[in-house]
Amino acid sequence: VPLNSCTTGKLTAIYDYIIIGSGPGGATIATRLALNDYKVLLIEAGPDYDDIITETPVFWPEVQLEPQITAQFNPYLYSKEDNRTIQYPRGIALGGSTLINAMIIMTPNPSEWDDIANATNDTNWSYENIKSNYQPLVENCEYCANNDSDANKNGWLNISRSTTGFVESPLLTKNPVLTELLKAVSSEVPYNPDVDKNNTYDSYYFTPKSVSQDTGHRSDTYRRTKDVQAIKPTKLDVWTNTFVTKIIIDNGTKEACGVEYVIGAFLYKASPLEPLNPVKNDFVKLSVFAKREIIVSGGQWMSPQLLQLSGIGNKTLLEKFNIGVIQDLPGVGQNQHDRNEMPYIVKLKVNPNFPGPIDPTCILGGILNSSCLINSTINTPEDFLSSNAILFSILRSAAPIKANFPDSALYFAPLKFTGFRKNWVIKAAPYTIGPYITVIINYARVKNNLGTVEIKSANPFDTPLIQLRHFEGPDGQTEVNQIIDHIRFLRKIFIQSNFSQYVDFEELPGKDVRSKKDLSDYIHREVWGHHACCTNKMGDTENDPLAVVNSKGQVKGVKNLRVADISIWREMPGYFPFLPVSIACEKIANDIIQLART
Ligand SMILES: Cc1cc2nc3c(=O)[nH]c(=O)nc-3n(C[C@H](O)[C@H](O)[C@H](O)COP(=O)(O)OP(=O)(O)OC[C@H]3O[C@@H](n4cnc5c(N)ncnc54)[C@H](O)[C@@H]3O)c2cc1C
Repeated sequence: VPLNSCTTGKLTAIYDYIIIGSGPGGATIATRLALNDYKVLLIEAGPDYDDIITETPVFWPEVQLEPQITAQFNPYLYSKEDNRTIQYPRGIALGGSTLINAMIIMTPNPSEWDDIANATNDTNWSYENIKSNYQPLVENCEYCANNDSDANKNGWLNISRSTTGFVESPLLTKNPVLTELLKAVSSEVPYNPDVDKNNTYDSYYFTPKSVSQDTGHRSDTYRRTKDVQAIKPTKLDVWTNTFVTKIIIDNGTKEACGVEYVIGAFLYKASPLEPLNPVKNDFVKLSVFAKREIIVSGGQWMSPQLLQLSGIGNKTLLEKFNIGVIQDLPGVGQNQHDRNEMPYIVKLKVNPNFPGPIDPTCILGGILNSSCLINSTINTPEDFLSSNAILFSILRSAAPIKANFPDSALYFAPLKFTGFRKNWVIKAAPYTIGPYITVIINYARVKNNLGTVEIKSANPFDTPLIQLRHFEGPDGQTEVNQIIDHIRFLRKIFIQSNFSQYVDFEELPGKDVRSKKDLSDYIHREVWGHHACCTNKMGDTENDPLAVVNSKGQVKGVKNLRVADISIWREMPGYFPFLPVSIACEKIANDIIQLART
């Protein structure tokens, strides 16, 4: 079959749908379509990797050292001219980034859904309507084999709370250091018993996490895919170690009908094992076709890259690399947002032993010794091994501007964690659980949308040029001021309360970093993010020239092609993306099924 012939290709097609990428975007859609008896091919660049370190929640820092499944990008923190880069991990494996993430789960705010509904004129996005998509995710497990089992109370995304895994065990509530810390916190903000039902006000809470209540293991789209394959073995094919290099689009009809791909492990340059890739200079391009649709779910950088390589994007950029233009869509790779995250770190005078009597070498760069391995095979949700090490969190709105809901989430962890950057796990290893507390300031409501993703060659295995451009745009100074406000708030809790008796010193920003200018410099130096998004913006494709997809994820000007992942968000979703992306993709799966039935 000629590679670009849709007419002949579709005659050979055995699949209804081809989905590229198996994170919360792609796997959610692939599994939903297979459960509805469509024949689905899910293609994933990374391997099928199942191991004790991906299964056991407390090993999440270790997972980011595993080169087989974690790609390391090097985006510019600001612009290319500024030249400062950061090492930025992404999952490249079956399960996407859900296989390596920190498992914090948060619902978006109701008004965020209403904003999408208003911007796209699609009332199915409104909070009232989208709510029904929470159900298959977190409540009724409609695909569970045994209808009587307790497991049916949980949907495919299993959620538990840090209360079960960490803080509320008797040992911890009796811990004097933690008790004093919670006292200092509760004098500032009230306790929120159910943050996923009500995240609209400043409060502290015990963090929900994507960990199964039944097994204490990580819950992710890896396991979701495996479960649905077991139930619908003839409906869901999964090809791992398979890299899609281009979407096949008929030039005349502008209809997407298949993909070109290369088989092989570690083909992409962001993979630390790419230098070992055996087919680098000698690969064979193959093609596979679908009768109905192609769905791109490669995440915030690889999705716009694949569109651009396939002739969809800014015409000038594509022509620079001699790529035939199928659809001039200047919004592809624009509108990039990322959170502004920042560490606040104190060293304590003593090791308060928050997690109880565990072997600290089990985590954070320590050796996975035999006692850890034995323990983690008999995990229970109460077990420390089922924890992501977050003690508790605060939702907070900073001065000077009070948003109508909190702008930031502050995560308290007994670690020395300076952010996802090169070697953080190794550098933190000597200070495993114990004498440090890090508060991760996650400034979530970032409005700055000046970041970009652009191919820098026509080679599909090259990483694109990524400029995050933190703090640029009209709200930049306000964002910095608000983070300063959060740092001063944390000083109140740690240094200006009775808790100060336990503090040895403030390591970051450091006690002498006090003036607005010094704090601002600190923020510009230490900022990082790990939720970059919004690079294929959803919108009113008729009237907004920068909208890439419509409210159903359909790409403007190309038939039978959708994007469904974190890249279609208009602004940063909620405080953490896994749950919002999955809910959104349950909705898009419904759109796809509805169209197929008409
Ligand atoms: C270290 C880390 C910690 C995080 N912690 C949290 C957290 O605690 N809570 C939370 O909610 N979120 C967290 N996140 C973010 C969250 O996991 C991601 O935002 C989310 O997974 C994005 O979903 P996605 O489907 O858009 O993309 P991804 O999950 O990135 O999946 C995309 C997949 O597509 C594949 N792919 C891409 N291009 C191709 C191609 N051409 N051919 C074949 N396959 C391709 C990739 O290999 C990848 O597996 C974290 C992320 C990281 C990296």
